[in-house]
Amino acid sequence: MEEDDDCPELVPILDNKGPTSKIPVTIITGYLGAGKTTLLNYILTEQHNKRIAVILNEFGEGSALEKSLAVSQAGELYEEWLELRNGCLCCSVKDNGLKAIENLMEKKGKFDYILLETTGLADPGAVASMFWVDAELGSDVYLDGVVTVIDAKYGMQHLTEKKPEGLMNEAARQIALADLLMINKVDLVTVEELTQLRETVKSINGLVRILETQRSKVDLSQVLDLHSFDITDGVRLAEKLKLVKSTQPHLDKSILTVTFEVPGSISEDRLNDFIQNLLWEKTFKNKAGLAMHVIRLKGILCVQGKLRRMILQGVHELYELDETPETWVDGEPRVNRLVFIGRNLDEDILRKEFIATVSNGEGGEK
Ligand SMILES: Nc1nc2c(ncn2[C@@H]2O[C@H](COP(=O)(O)OP(=O)(O)OP(=O)(O)O)[C@@H](O)[C@H]2O)c(=O)[nH]1
Ligand SMILES: [Zn+2]
Repeated sequence: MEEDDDCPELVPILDNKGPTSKIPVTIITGYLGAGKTTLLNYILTEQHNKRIAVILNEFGEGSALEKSLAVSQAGELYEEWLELRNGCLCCSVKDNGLKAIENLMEKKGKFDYILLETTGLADPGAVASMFWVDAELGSDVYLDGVVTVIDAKYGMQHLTEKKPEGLMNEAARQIALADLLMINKVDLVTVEELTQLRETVKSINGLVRILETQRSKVDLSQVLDLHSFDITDGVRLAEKLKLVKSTQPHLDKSILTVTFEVPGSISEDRLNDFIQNLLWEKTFKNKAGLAMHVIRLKGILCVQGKLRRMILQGVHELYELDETPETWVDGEPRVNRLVFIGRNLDEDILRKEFIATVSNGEGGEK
């Protein structure tokens, strides 16, 4: 530095706040009757500092194609009707939902937060992907996190429901995608039942934070502003990923979590090859010969030629690889840590495939 005075060093603010900042969207999902609407109502009545818009995707079969968009501010509710052409949120919210949000913002001023409740049978991954892509395209909103509400009493039953060959259990998929999981209606179960459900849920998603609730009552700071898809906070994610362990299946053909750490720095091109083979081509198979299917993916990586840690985020077939603000410190061991949640995953095979792909050619294993 040339100047040597008392001026404090300027630190760039990556998470820009202020009037132009983007609005977080939290997706609230969970099986039929788990307590999603109860959670929304709780948030709307408890939260008085934020202007919250709520999008509901509840509809009776083949009935109303109009959805209400409710906005609360200090207990006051405003409503706007959304016209959903085919009742399918992921196909129509893009044109209509975001449009309605914009219309409402024009009329009522900006919101601070958007909550979106999906139907009990929806794949939150499709909705999450949409908001994630949209943020990339310069939309006013960004995806903050997926909150899954699970029924303490019937959750286990939903998880063990047999699905026709090839179809994924929706309840399990909703858990796999969750950044925060609320086991609700704890008043209806015994301690043993609760423990069993908690263990099953953890066996699916080894990354998720679990809260136990009654009437969806929860400390809002634990639900909102999770920043689960942000690419800036590498330190927090690295610490979190270190604590994750691979899980064992509890249920037949279940979704589970696999994690591993591989030392060394890797080539970015080969890393992309690995991710694309896994997410797009689905070339990796487990011992039974079934293709691995990843639902959620996170990683902190050491990439050749990059001074900073790289962060990897993925949902279904979408992924994003980006630099964090944190540089690798001298003498610190260079490691790549990855966490995968999905179906037919095998830790040994996936690790071997990773090493084989990223170290194929020069460099690589020590
Ligand atoms: N006993 C008990 N009942 C609850 C609890 N939380 C919610 N309920 C009830 O469970 C029912 C379903 O709750 P909702 O909030 O409508 O569930 P939902 O997930 O929005 O349901 P769908 O939108 O139909 O999928 C309601 O009758 C709630 O009053 C709880 O903690 N304990
Ligand atoms: Zn759709």
